[in-house]
Amino acid sequence: MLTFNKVSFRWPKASTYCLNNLDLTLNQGERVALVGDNGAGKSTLLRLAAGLLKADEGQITLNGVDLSQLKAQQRAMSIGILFQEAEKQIFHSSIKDEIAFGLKQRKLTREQIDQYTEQALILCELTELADKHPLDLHAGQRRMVAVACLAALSPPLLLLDEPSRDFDAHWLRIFEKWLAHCQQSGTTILTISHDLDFVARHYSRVIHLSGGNIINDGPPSCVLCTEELQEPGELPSPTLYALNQALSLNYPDTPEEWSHSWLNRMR
Ligand SMILES: Nc1ncnc2c1ncn2[C@@H]1O[C@H](COP(=O)(O)OP(=O)(O)OP(=O)(O)O)[C@@H](O)[C@H]1O
Repeated sequence: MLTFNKVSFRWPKASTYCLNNLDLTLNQGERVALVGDNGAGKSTLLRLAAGLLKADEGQITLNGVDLSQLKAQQRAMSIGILFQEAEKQIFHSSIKDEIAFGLKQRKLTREQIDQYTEQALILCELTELADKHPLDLHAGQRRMVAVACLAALSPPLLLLDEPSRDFDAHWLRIFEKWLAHCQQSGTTILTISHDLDFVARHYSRVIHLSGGNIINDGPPSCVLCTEELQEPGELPSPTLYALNQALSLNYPDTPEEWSHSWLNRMR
């Protein structure tokens, strides 16, 4: 679905490339997490994938079409983005209007706009807040408004930058419910995250970016407990894998597999 073919990118005035000759393919319906140290180039990669930046070298394609050839409106039909500072992508004075805005750009009927807005409000558990001004909400709720805008549009490709940031346990549960809904409907998801427990819970493939290069790409059980990610200053091991290491268990990916392994060992 999304392909980076030998992509390099250098920020203006920077002496070195931020991304180097990068090859990457995301297949339809894949859930991919992008991890790595601060400054590794994750957000830059996401912006390139969104078509907000242009590669200096190489080519990025979306369903076989060169991304740079697509107009902004065509990209918006296919790609939904959640920025790290999601509140900066909110412009309207009520949550309802904010959600309806993207739908209006698609020239849907009034009934369709109302229907999809209501469905997104329900899915994101924002119905009671629908008439509130987004600035009257706390950070987690505001982030959920940005999520609801994506939920209403249901784009086939989601690019999420640190999505679990700002959520307390209540809103994280709602967000994860939406994410599971997207996974079930075959949405392709590329997510940047420093929260490795969140990554271990939801992603089937993890890419470790370091200094603008992919240094690891595979299932979470192979990538999340590598030495490179465990170096001081890097991201801490997710709880499940840390527990595996401490107890010398193999590396099951889910709590269910973990308890099965643990029970087997106790026998
Ligand atoms: N707008 C910009 N102008 C110039 N340089 C930038 C810009 N944005 C990022 N950079 C540089 O590009 C490099 C990669 O930054 P990027 O934000 O992509 O990393 P990241 O892996 O997303 O980091 P973080 O986890 O801290 O968000 C860094 O050296 C950063 O200073």
